[in-house]
Amino acid sequence: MNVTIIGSGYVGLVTGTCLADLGNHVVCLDLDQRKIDLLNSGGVPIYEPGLDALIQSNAEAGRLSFTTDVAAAVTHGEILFIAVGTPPDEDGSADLKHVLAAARSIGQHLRGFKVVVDKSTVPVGTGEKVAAVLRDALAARDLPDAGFSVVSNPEFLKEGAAVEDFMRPDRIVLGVDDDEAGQRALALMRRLYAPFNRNHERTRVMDVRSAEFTKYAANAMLATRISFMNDLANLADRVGVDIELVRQGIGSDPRIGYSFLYAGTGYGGSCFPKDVQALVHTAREHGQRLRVLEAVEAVNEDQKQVLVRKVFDAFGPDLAGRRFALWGLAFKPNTDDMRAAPSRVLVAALLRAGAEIVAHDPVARDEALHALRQDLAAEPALLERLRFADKPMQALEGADALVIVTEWKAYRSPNLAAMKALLKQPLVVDGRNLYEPEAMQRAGFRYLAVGRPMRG
Ligand SMILES: NC(=O)c1ccc[n+]([C@@H]2O[C@H](COP(=O)([O-])OP(=O)(O)OC[C@H]3O[C@@H](n4cnc5c(N)ncnc54)[C@H](O)[C@@H]3O)[C@@H](O)[C@H]2O)c1
Ligand SMILES: O=c1ccn([C@@H]2O[C@H](COP(=O)(O)OP(=O)(O)O[C@H]3O[C@H](CO)[C@@H](O)[C@H](O)[C@H]3O)[C@@H](O)[C@H]2O)c(=O)[nH]1
Repeated sequence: MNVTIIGSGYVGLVTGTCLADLGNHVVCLDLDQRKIDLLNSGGVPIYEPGLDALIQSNAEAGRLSFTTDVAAAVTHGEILFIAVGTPPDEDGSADLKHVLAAARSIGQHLRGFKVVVDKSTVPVGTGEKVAAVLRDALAARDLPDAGFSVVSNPEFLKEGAAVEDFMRPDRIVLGVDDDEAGQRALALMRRLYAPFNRNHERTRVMDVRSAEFTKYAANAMLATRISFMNDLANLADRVGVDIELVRQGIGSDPRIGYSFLYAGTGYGGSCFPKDVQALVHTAREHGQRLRVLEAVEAVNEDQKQVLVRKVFDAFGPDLAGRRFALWGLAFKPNTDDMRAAPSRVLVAALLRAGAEIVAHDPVARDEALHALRQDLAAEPALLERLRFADKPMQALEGADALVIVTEWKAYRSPNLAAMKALLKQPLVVDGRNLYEPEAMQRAGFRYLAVGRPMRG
């Protein structure tokens, strides 16, 4: 099938590339000329495992191309995916300006029947707004009868495992209108997704509004699990309980399950924080409060300070003359994404308290510097006390403590003796609970994890 992707970021690029790999002819459109030039010259603008090779092979096979030419892109696809960003507005609501601009672009060039798919995460009612924009644009071109149907097909991929998630979806949610155009769109979407899903066993067909809501409900549920565990972990620290044993203890109940119950430095990334806020905002717009989710968000904001608190407990609030090694900057492993990364909060707090930082991240260094320059735009001199190490162990040399923010695999089995020799004092503040407290104690470390107090 001919498919067009509007917006070639994390979701658009992965969606387009995977659909091309299944034999479709895919054109990826973006407004960002530099991004498209990079893609056309064989580069990949994001770090996502497995994506480079898949882009290269599909581009070489002639099934995947990149353009800034809106007219050509809209003409190409029988299915047009809108996969542009929906960042939070100042009041927490999802800003739909990119989605509606994409809809206008489609409306300016649309001919014949097209399926317009909202792949972006968008609040309830957006499908109707997109349809209205399309109708207006077509009326302005004197083509009021040109056909289209707007489908909601939210994306559930996780960064760092995006290709795998897209290729093996737990479910494919299709929100369609209950009219002839909607049913025609559904048939095309089913054909597109048939390779994942021969008997439609993974497809959940529903109305557009319910599909839009399902995406927020999924992220809200996962964020709730994380805040719940972070809250308990902080109590576990006080009452001498190991939250990891508790996680295993409760996870064995299939009604609870093991995943997304890891305590840490709070959830970050481009989705959970903004999607929880957006759902809370939707509720307020409708005269309701989502009190559980408001608490989820408040707990998360607080949890981003957990490492700062532990460092201050150990050294006091004046960190002048102290140096900290920091492992991991990206909001999670296997990505270079720094959006809402908890490391941003920690770095700013430590620098403001006078500390020096030597940071390591396998891939996010440039993105991190870019994000921190934005965060600290009013106090740029602070960044003079931030350096980067090429290797994790290099960061430790002469540091007063190691602080771990992101659980990259490379940090999981360090040489503890070498670590101890490099650090000025054997203190590890671990925001990801990577090590066994007893093993760290035996190796002579003071180990401050999240909800895993040292005994004795
Ligand atoms: N990142 C994720 O893991 C993830 C997963 C599921 C859903 N989502 C949702 O998918 C959407 C996209 O997220 P993302 O992380 O891929 O965003 P992103 O910022 O990485 O990419 C968006 C791209 O759209 C382009 N763009 C903006 N306006 C455009 C227009 N009018 N025409 C063409 N291109 C345009 C931008 O230049 C950018 O390259 C969001 O709604 C997000 O909530 C993201
Ligand atoms: O037990 C856990 C699991 C995750 N996290 C944190 O939660 C955040 C989000 O992690 P993850 O969900 O793995 O990454 P995302 O790429 O943000 O993916 C989420 O957001 C996407 C965008 O909507 C959805 O498509 C995915 O299904 C959803 O998992 C990260 O900061 C993680 O460190 C924890 O603290 N504890």
